[in-house]
Amino acid sequence: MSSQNISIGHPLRDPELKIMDQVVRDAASHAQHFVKNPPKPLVDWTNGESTNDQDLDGVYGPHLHIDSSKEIVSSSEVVTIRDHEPDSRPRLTRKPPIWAQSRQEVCESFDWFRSYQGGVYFANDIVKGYLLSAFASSRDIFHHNGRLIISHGGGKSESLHSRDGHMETQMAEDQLAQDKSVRALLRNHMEKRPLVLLADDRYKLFPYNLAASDCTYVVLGFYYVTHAWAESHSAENERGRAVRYKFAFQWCESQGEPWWIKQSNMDTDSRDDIDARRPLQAPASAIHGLTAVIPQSRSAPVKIAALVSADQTPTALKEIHPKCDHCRVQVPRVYEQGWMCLTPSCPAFWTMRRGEPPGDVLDYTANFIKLEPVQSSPVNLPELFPKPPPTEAWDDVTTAYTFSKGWHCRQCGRLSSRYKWAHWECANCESRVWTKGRLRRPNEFWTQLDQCSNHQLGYNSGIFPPRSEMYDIGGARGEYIKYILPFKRGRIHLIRGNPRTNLQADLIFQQYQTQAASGDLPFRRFPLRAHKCRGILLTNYFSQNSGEPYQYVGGTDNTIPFEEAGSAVRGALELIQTRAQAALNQKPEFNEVLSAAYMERQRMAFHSDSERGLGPIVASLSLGSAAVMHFRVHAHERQEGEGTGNALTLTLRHGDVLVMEGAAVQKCYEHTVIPCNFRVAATARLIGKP
Ligand SMILES: O=C(O)CCC(=O)C(=O)O
Repeated sequence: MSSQNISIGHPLRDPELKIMDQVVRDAASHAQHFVKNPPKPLVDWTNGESTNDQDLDGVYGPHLHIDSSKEIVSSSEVVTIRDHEPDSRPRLTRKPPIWAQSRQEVCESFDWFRSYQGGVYFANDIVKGYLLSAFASSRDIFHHNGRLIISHGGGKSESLHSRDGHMETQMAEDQLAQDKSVRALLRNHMEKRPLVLLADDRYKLFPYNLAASDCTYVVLGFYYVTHAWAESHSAENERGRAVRYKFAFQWCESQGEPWWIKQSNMDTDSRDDIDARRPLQAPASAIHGLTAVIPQSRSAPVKIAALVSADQTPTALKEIHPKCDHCRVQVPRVYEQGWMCLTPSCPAFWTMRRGEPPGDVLDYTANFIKLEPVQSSPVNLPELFPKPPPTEAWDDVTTAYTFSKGWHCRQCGRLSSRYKWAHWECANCESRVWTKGRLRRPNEFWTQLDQCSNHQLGYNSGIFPPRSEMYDIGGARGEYIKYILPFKRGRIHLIRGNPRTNLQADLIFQQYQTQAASGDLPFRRFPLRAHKCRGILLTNYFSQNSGEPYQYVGGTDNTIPFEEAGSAVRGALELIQTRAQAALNQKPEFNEVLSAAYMERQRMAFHSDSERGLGPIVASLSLGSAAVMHFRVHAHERQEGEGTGNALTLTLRHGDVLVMEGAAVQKCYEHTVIPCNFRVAATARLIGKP
């Protein structure tokens, strides 16, 4: 297509002068236009569609995945104190039934634990999973070969944080029975609900060296909370003490023998190597969700002032346990050194009968750490093992949320994220599961168009309300909107597609789907450079880079030349170039295309395209589902009086081309894209050759 038959708005003679002219001249008509056509509210479709992944936003966070020219350190990255002593524990000789190398793999594949940062995963006030990790306190135990585990949980411990480049200690605070995770653990205890214990390689009480076995996380199995009580611990805070809750977890016997005990029985086997292909067999009950038997508490649940009244303590137990003279609450004797009141609100808390505090060295009574006898009537134990991933869907749509989740490899026990578009693949043994879906047509997403307007300008954004003009490309007419950013920060152009101009976009959308499904276009999720999560954290979308290497997605290793990229990428580049030329009135040069594919609920977090050597024009084509794109000013670029929220929110629809013009757009703003559903985007840039 030649440049003669392209025109958008008025050609610019001197771009900067022209902008100012136009702003003044058109102010009145802009205002009139918006009074007549008030924008409909923009909908962020992902609102209320929580993935139920606890604290995921904090993990991806802002500023975390762009600008490879600088070393990025999150301002609030939590750094865990590491124990550097040599680890003499043996390696595992078999892989555990369920294990992973990153927190993301666990959270995306194992429904019993989806907390990216905390150690307790709960939903509706019930704990589903509990992670045993570093900071074991002196009285935490792994007893009876791990059939009884005592751990202090629920957060608020002392921790080291990196803030603005400096390490600082966050003081330990008192835990309260009402704290969310403590409250949920207490509820599991009182309702006798099983939960799943996991351990990571920092949990020093586990008998095997997990790090040396390449397992960062292992799933132990189902446990009941058989005791819960509060203690006073010495702590690095002003009082020198903090209230901490402790929980005793007992193995659910119907799961059979714990896998690490089986492992130790096999340790006579002198093989040195870990057999990656043969995980230990999980007990049948754990796999099939058969029946379990609940341990009967010989000891009464400790009264937690706000949650349990003394009257709830079974009568038989009142005789067994002593009562506190002050609060009249019955509690078992936990430590050999003497009976203590364990009610934090009582003046006698953590004192012995004569009112004296116990020392720091305490030993559990043999009676307290005996395994509880199990109840005779069995109850159903839920399914522990993740279901195999779905290979088909009733509507043949294989980009729904469930297809983006991770999976559990039955061959080697590894949990893996879905990191390849074309299929699930085990990150350890490379086993694969294929899925077959149908191509999606652009008109399936048309109904989304009613939900939103073109744009929304943020409070005090300084962006002047734009005027919508018509473009004419090769006889096809469409709408074109130009946003002039304040303080000479550049311009953003939205060139809207429509059914009359979208034939090429429709074809490219189809080609992308075919080539991604066959693996010809190797879409995958790449590791982020900086984040707050243990292990690798993959992007929350799939991508593929063509042309020049783009460091942001792995550089040379993950880039294919345009000649090998296939018709979808080349077609997208051509369409972007034609439309962008119409907007800019000059032919932009591009030598790189990053194609991004989003399954349902995936998104691209806030970032700027500010990699070193990047040209000033970045342009993208949207295909498939609509998406919301937010721009906000970098905090360090914010001018006095300028708003702190989103400065500009756009709706990107199928066939739209968005052009960001000027290096200052990237320097001063960051952007995020939140698709409503399955979507593909191709973003073209000019990358300077070193
Ligand atoms: O339109 C999209 O999906 C996101 C494009 C983008 O922000 C990028 O590639 O940097």
